[in-house]
Amino acid sequence: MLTMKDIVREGHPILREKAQDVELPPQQEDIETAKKMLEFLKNSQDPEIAQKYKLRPGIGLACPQIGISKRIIAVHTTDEQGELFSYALFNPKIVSHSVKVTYLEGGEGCLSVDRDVPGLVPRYAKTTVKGTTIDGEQIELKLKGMPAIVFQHEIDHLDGIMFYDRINKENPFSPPTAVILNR
Ligand SMILES: Cc1nc(NNC(=O)[C@H](CC2CCCC2)CN(O)CO)c(F)c(N2CCN3CCOC[C@@H]3C2)n1
Ligand code: NI
Repeated sequence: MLTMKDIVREGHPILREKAQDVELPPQQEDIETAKKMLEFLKNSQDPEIAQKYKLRPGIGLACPQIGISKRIIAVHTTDEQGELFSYALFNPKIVSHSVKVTYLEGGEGCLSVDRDVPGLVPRYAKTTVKGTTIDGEQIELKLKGMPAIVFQHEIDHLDGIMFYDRINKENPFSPPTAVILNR
């Protein structure tokens, strides 16, 4: 099982690399990796297991964070309606998104960042994500709320982007609004 010792911390160059697409249909090795990532998230949300193995709680994980530069993410979270979103996706891609932006009021954190970085992280309020599941099936997810935010945080990791790259440097707490570009 994955534990915190497997999580790469900021400063490691892999977190700033653009991860490689996974060959489809997914090979056994990549399927195993995806399953272990999802298992880590579930374990990290189980009070006993998290305490026993000193796991920081997580609702998302990106493959570069375990030292493998491949386009694999895992998400295990619930949305405002309490609906469970539990996915491991290969080659996830945001294919469309709202103009409207949103953000977590408490800002964001990262399992690869052992410090608090205050500030609001702008995220699209709604996104459509395409990807391939462990079963090799291409799916399209229409996301909003927390699931939309988590998928954006994870897909950023695949492109070497950390959450704090998106915080307004001048005023970290100015509520992000969509900039409507002038014609
Ligand atoms: C918001 C939150 N972030 C947690 N951690 N950070 C992460 O997941 C990082 C990814 C998230 C940071 C902001 C958006 C994505 C990991 N990232 O670095 C991967 O790239 C949580 F753990 C958490 N929850 C709420 C739900 N709770 C259910 C019961 O179990 C505990 C769990 C705690 N909410
Ligand atoms: Ni992260």
